[in-house]
Amino acid sequence: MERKNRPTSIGKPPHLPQPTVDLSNNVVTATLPTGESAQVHLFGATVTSWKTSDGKERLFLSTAADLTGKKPIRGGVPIVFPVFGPPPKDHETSQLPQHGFARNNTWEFMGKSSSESTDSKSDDSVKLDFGLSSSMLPEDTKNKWPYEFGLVYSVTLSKSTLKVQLQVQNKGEKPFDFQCLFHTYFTVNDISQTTVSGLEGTQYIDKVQKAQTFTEKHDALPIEGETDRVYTTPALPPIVVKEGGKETLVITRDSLPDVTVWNGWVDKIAGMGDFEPKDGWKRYLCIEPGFVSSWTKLEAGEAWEGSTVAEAKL
Ligand SMILES: O=P(O)(O)OC[C@H]1O[C@H](O)[C@H](O)[C@@H](O)[C@@H]1O
Repeated sequence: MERKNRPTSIGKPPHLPQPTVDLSNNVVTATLPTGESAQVHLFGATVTSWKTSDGKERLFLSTAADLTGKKPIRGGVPIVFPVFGPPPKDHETSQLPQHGFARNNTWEFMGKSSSESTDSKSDDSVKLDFGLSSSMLPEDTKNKWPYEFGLVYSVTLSKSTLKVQLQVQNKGEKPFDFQCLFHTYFTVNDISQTTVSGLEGTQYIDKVQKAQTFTEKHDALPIEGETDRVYTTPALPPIVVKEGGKETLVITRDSLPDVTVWNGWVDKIAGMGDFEPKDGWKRYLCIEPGFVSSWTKLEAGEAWEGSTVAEAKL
């Protein structure tokens, strides 16, 4: 895959504070001069930490998450590709594991770039690029999904926002179908005080209720039990998370019409070996922008791009 190592400070006076980016032990850590930081494990290109300038951790990471590369990381932002959930039986992805292979293979770090706003005295964002292509997969996985692809995943840390973007390239000679999703675990202080707005009037499949389809009636949806819903929102409304009625997060999207809202609640989390602490269900909510309600077909040589931005309200 083509490398994109770009210089970070062309034409800038050397005294301006710069973002720092460090790669050690297969983890990339980026820190802005204003204190925001993000961490990305090369395994799965999983963002495992996003801290705002107030020091607050915005992503939930299980304390029992396996960080050794043996299984997908429980928490942060695992990437779902090329299939969401258990693969359908009669589909080209049927031999793949749940949520595909992007979250359980090691990506390469392709480099960083940064940008400065016109009135800023420092670089105020940094973009990290990661790549995964068919040639980097184990033979076994290649055989299960024999397509030539390239993924470029960009994580941009700015003041109060984290943007993630996935570009999918078909590098082969035959078309393929894919689904993708950013399986984002956000931290909340108290799930019983948390609501999700922006979904009113949209249709969802409720996986807790035998995959029946409903229309969302809540202006502000409370999370009051096991919740596992895939909303389809072609108009891409912003999704707003509130705690105690106060906005804490605003999530916007580009080319990602679906949003999964997931909290496993007491019993489901009790049964997950890599989810700790066991009362952690009170302090996380997955809001997962993606394109999973249908398949996206990529012809040979074509590329597709989707992104989402989470803005933390300080
Ligand atoms: O345990 P995992 O494979 O990471 O999946 C965790 C969860 O992911 C999504 O949110 C699905 O909608 C859920 O049904 C699933 O339980």
